[in-house]
Amino acid sequence: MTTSTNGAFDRKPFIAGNWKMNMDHVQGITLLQKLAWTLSDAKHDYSRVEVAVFPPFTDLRGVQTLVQGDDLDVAYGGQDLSQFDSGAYTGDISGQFLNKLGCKYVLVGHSERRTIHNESDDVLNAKVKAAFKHGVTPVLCVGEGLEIRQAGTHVNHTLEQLRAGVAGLNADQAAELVVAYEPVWAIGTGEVAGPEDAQEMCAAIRAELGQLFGADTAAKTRLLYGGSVKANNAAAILKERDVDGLLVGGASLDPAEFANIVRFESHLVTD
Ligand SMILES: O=C[C@H](O)COP(=O)(O)O
Repeated sequence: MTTSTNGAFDRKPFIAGNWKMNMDHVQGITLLQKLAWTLSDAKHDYSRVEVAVFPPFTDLRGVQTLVQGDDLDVAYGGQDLSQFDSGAYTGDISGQFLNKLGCKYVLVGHSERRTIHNESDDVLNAKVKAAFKHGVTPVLCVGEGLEIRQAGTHVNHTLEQLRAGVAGLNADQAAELVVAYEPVWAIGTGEVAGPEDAQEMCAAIRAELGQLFGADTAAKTRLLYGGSVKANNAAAILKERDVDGLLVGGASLDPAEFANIVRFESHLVTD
């Protein structure tokens, strides 16, 4: 059964763990095994809540082997991809390679790529298109820094990133796309945006997608929140109408904590 946290749309909740530059390929296998065991012990129903992990590139082959060998219902993806298909691009990874490794998703435009690697909106738009070209679903990350939040222009800023990232997509691609709203000031800081902040931005993103691609399409696009998510705040954020999932950083490195986030439904308090 496909479920939604809000019951209004047919969007399956999606909990994703971004390991960032943590976990070598041996540690990564152990982490994924522990996560799978914990979720299995808890009788997690993957048909109700989708689970994905984003390990470093060097872990992906091992993750693929484990997922296939143990028939795990966990999706996985790359943390970045090249805008190019192949060629003299030292250090880059093609979407084609990710597809070949069974990656279902790829992160595009994480704030750490935007700020540390200076990736521009044009490059990120090319990466979104490259992901679709190679059959990998992009998770486009958008969000504002602290100064922009304090200036009160966070919605405009984030929607500009969104518009640039989705330029040239068709409606089918926009429906398949996942967008992650990650306020930079809340990443790895312990500062979590309130559920109302997450809802404000996700509603604005959905409205903008509706303007660009039509309301029916926008109703299908899954929108995630990311930034200092833990098991004790996940359920409250996911109760919001336009928030369909979470992109979890630090807490995804602890299998018990991440499993608890995945099982957010068991923490939901009915009004
Ligand atoms: O990709 C994940 C986000 O950057 C959030 O990271 P965090 O949960 O460690 O704050």
